[in-house]
Amino acid sequence: MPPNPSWLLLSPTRFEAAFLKGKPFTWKGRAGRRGKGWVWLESGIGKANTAMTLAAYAQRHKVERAVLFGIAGAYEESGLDLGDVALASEEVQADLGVKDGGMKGMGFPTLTVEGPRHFHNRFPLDKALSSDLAKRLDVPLKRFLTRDLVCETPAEARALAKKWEADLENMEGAAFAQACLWLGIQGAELRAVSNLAGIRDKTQWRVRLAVEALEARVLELLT
Ligand SMILES: O=C(O)c1cccc(C(=O)CC[C@H]2O[C@@H](n3cnc4c(=O)[nH]cnc43)[C@H](O)[C@@H]2O)c1
Repeated sequence: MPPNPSWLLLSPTRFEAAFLKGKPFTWKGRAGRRGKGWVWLESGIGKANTAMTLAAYAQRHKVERAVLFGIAGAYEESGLDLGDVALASEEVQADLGVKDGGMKGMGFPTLTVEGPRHFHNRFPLDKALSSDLAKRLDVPLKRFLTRDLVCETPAEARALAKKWEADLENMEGAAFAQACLWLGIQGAELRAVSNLAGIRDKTQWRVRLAVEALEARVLELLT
C-alpha cells in the first residue's frame, strides 16, 4: 500500500461520522468533509442512495479506494457483541431475485465485469484491502447481509442468517460492494454492532458505543 493513500469515506448518516474533523462542504445536497488524505460523504440510508452517491462522486473525482462505515445489527450466531467491529469479506444482496435461490434462481447474474466475472447475490469486497485493514485494525472479517427491510423479530433474523450464512445485517453494503466492483474501486466496509438484528426495542441498542468503536478504527485507518 502506498505511504499516503487517499481515502473516500462514506457513511449512511452524519451521526456515524461526527468524530471526523475536517473542512465541511456540501455536494449534491449531501454533507461532506475534507481532511488530509481523505474525503467523507454522507451517502444516505439504503442501497440506492449509496450506489448513487458513490457513482456520481466517482464520475467527477478519481477514487482508487473507498471505505463504507456505519452501524449494523449482528445476528445471534455471529459471535459479535454490541460495540464489536467487523470488516466485510463479502456482502449478500438478500432481496433481489426469487425467494428460493435469489438471482441464480432467476437464471442470470446481477453484475458482470471484465474477465468476465459474474455476480448474482454475493459481492466480495476488495480482498487485499480488506485483509490489510483487518490486520492493521485487528478486526475480524465477517459476512455481511444487506436488505431494504430490516429484520423485525429474532426469528426472522435467525432464518435470514441461516439462509445466507451471514453474520451481520445492514441496509447499504451490498450496493456499495456492487458499485465498487463495477467502477473498479478498491472497497472495504467497516461496521460496528449497535444492536442485535431483529430487536426493535431501542433501549437495548448501543449506538453511542458502536460509534465510539467506529471512531477508534476509522481514525487509526487514517493515520
Ligand atoms: O426501527 C427499527 O426497527 C430499526 C431496525 C434496524 C435499524 C434501524 C435504524 O434506524 C438504523 C438504520 C441504519 O443503521 C444500520 N443498521 C443498524 N442496525 C441495523 C439492523 O439491525 N438491520 C439493518 N440495518 C441496521 C443500517 O445500515 C442503516 O444505515 C431501525
